[in-house]
Amino acid sequence: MWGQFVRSLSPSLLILRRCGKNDCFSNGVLFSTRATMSLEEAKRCAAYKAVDEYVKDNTVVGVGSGSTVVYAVHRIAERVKKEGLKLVCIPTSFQARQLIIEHGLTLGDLECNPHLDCAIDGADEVDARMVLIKGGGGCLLQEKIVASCADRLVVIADYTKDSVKLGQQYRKGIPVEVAPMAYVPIKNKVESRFGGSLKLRMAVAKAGPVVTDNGNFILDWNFPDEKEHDWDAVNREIMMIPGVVDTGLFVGMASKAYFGQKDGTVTERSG
Ligand SMILES: O=C[C@H](O)[C@H](O)[C@H](O)COP(=O)(O)O
Repeated sequence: MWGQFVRSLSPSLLILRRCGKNDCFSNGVLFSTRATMSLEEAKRCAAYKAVDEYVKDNTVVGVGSGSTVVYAVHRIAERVKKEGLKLVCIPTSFQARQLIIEHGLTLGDLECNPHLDCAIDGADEVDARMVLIKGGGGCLLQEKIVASCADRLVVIADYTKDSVKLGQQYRKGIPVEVAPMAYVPIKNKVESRFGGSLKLRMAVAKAGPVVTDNGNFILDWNFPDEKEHDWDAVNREIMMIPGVVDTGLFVGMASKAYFGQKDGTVTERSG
């Protein structure tokens, strides 16, 4: 009877049975190092701290995208339940919308809530001047729109995102969201103006390119990192190219960043 039951389990569940106390199983992938656990713990600590500092009763909160934001939504939901906070949550992606709904939070939109008290979001990298690279998970346009409507953008991240210079740790480049028909001319124009190379981001579980929540493509710009860049000027110039929808460069937007550390502490930076 037991043998029949075990044989009926999926292979992934059988792997789960073999996981040790320091292992973690996510989306069919087994992570079994202490390092992975401490990275997740670092994300959680940063997210909890940001929510506890910035989420107040009767406010409108922007909910960012990515793996770190999942912890922020858990904490928001916990506080709503315990403290009876009245919040409206504005999503920045399909993922964020689902998280808000799954946690029973009040879902809003910019049509009804054009002004936000704060937006809490992750980042792929944060430099010493609080310039961010975002869009590693394909979400950047809605994140930038929502952040631009908020009194403050609060970044939550683990220690691997904390850099002096962009490109120091995040090696996948700066995402640029583009209208599909224009991806080749945009690639050529950015390469000849700024150097480096732009690569069309390809999907993993689908043939062809990644298509964003807004129906666009993403070019990842592997920029030349030997020179100093004026990111504000670079961003403005790229934005002027017809067909560019937005970039993953967030300049002068974030007012606070929380970085979870390996030891469970959280460091802060203000913009
Ligand atoms: O496209 C994704 C978003 O910009 C994320 O906020 C960013 O990639 C950071 O995500 P994570 O918290 O998973 O590192």
